Amino acid sequence: MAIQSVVLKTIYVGTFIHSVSLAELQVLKRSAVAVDESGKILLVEHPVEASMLEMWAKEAGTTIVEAGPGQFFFPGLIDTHIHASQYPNSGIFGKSTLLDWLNTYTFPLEASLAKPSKAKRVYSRCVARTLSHGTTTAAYYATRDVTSTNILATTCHTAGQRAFVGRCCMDCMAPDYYRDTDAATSLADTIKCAEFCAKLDPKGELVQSIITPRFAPSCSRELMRDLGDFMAQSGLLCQTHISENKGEIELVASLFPECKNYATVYDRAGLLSEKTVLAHAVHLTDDEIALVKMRGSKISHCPVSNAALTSGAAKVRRLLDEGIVVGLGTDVSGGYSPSVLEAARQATMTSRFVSLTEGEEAKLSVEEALYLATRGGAEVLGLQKTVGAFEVGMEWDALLVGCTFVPDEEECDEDEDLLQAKQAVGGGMTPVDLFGWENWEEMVAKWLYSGDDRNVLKVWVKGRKVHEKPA
Ligand SMILES: O=c1[nH]c(=O)c2nc[nH]c2[nH]1
Ligand SMILES: [Zn+2]
Repeated sequence: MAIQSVVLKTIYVGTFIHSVSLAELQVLKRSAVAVDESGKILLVEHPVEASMLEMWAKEAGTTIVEAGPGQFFFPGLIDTHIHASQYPNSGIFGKSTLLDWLNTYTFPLEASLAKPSKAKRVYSRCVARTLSHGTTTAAYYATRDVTSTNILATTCHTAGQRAFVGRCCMDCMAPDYYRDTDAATSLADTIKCAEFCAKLDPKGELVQSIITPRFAPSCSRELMRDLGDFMAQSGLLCQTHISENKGEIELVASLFPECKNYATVYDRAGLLSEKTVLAHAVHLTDDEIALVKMRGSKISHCPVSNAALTSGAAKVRRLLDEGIVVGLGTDVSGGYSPSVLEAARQATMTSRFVSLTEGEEAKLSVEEALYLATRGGAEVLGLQKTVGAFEVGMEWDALLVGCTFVPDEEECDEDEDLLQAKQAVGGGMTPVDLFGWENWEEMVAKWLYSGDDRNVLKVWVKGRKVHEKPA
């Protein structure tokens, strides 16, 4: 491509690390990624010549953003399952399990967000917090309230976060104070939210509506069928929960005796398709895995929540081996952390427990966990051509990650080096200490296992800077 003939807005220069396959991270050192006005990646130059950088630097209107020492660019993290409405309860779950947790902690908080001022306060904090952890795309559950759900959509749009925002449909088995009156009202309210998003972001470039039957126990057959029809007609994605907890599975069996398993309940309603995101999938049977695979539905693996609510350990390797697309979900506040990095870390830990019964191959590597956090999540949400890696034609959703350098006192001027290291990570200390002898693979592993938002120096979505770590 003749670089002079297109309008470059920003050239990012430094080391870029991204997944090229489930098992492989590619490290592009001394490289450049050129992004246009609309946030699209126009060029990936690897390695980049100094003369080319000099030429770009002279072009009017072009900004060069350089990664400093110990820093690298990484694709934005993708949270395929998070309840923004539960964000204030992060960490508050005691020893509860799913069904008592819903009644004790979750429904009262969600219901209280019908007050718009409270919804604004909670959602703006949740979106700011997830951005600060590097979540560039999130599939959100809001509440069953229309106004409050629309506040979440507006909050994401204003903050510049890529988001799918769903109104929680629930016309059954929920407390009187927090239940849709009937299936028709639930569908009508869902359509209102979809219309709101379509007005807010007509091309769905950043924020889209997502159809959200909460889970089978809280939806009537009629409601699920209506939502299945709406899904087919609107082309919107759908998200729900499946097979998270043994008690829940027994409840579903008793509520839907005509269905041979949980997945069939959704399938009969037309809710299982390649546009469906199923959270948890901890206890799927072989028949259900085969059905999910046949329908092309995707799975959001939520390891932090599965451990916190004692739900179990999903067998991710099995799902991947079947060719099912898997991404990661924080599942706040079943999950206590809004960080996708934490979900990736815990995915590797869970896989080690799974390996005790399923064999060594069950273990997920650093590369695989980070793939699930980026490309896997993108595919779960149908965005695999748009985000998840640094490729020409994709959009610039990215993080600048920085770690702390520990200077060698004998070799250098400590004050000078410390100053440089502090400047490099914007605000000094991070939880990842680098001694200078680590290779890139080791550095990424240290980031995965010890990193947090202090390592996230800058965040961009669609070319727009949406977060910068305070100095
Ligand atoms: O982890 C979960 N969080 C929820 O809010 C929920 N609702 C139904 N099933 C659920 N699982
Ligand atoms: Zn959930």
